[in-house]
Amino acid sequence: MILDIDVGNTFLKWRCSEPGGIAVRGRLLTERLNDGMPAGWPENVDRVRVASVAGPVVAALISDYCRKRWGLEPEFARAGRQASGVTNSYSEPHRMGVDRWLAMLAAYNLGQGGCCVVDCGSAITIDFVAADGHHLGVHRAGVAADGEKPAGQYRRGGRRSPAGTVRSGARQRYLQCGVSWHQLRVRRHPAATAGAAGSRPSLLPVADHRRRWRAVPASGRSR
Ligand SMILES: Nc1ncnc2c1ncn2[C@@H]1O[C@H](COP(=O)(O)OP(=O)(O)OP(=O)(O)O)[C@@H](O)[C@H]1O
Ligand SMILES: CC(C)(CO)[C@@H](O)C(=O)NCCC(=O)O
Repeated sequence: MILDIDVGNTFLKWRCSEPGGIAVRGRLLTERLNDGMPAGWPENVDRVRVASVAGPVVAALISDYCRKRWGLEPEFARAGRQASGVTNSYSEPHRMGVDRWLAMLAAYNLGQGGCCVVDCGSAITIDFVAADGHHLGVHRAGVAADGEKPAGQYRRGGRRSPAGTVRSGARQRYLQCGVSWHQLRVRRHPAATAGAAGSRPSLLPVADHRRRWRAVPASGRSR
């Protein structure tokens, strides 16, 4: 049985899969990890794979638990310079949230080409990957987490984290509201600035592009 864990800023999501498919799944608030790991994790786990943006304290909690309960080391995914056809645009690739990175790898390969990954969690991020696999940039929209703050206002700090976790400056910036489509930051790739001088990058979501886009939901079914 493989246990997959996705630790976000708000929720930890998990699933256990075996050759026949997903056997069991669940989620709990990340801040509740201080009280213990999810009750539903089974005995017969052979492998644990983790994608976490929750920082080193949460990583240590998960590692300790896996060693004690199953005598195994969990495998933590990391963002890299290049994988599965996608090239990271960050000069320090490991600084990209691994949730964004894995979502881009999945979307690029599921959609077989250029894609735009919209992730609406605690933060809202929209990543663009060109047809040749280069990550072109991210649109960072803010949080309307729990409906507390309308878009356009700033949210600084506020959300509780498991004791001792450190929120990176980058994540704090994501957790601020007020970025519009026209502030899309397209990074470091010639394709992003191609076109007539002064014109907007060709990936901006103008109507022409919208008509050609196809949605590939996170469940993997395309429509
Ligand atoms: N179906 C839904 N409809 C509306 N809001 C939702 C829904 N599901 C989750 N949310 C909200 O999204 C946020 C958390 O979602 P999610 O678990 O995807 O984020 P996360 O992975 O913890 O965060 P991040 O990936 O940004 O670190 C919470 O504010 C929650 O209230
Ligand atoms: C942007 C979030 C919070 C989205 O979950 C996460 O991917 C994260 O903490 N990223 C680190 C900073 C970055 O991706 O640039």
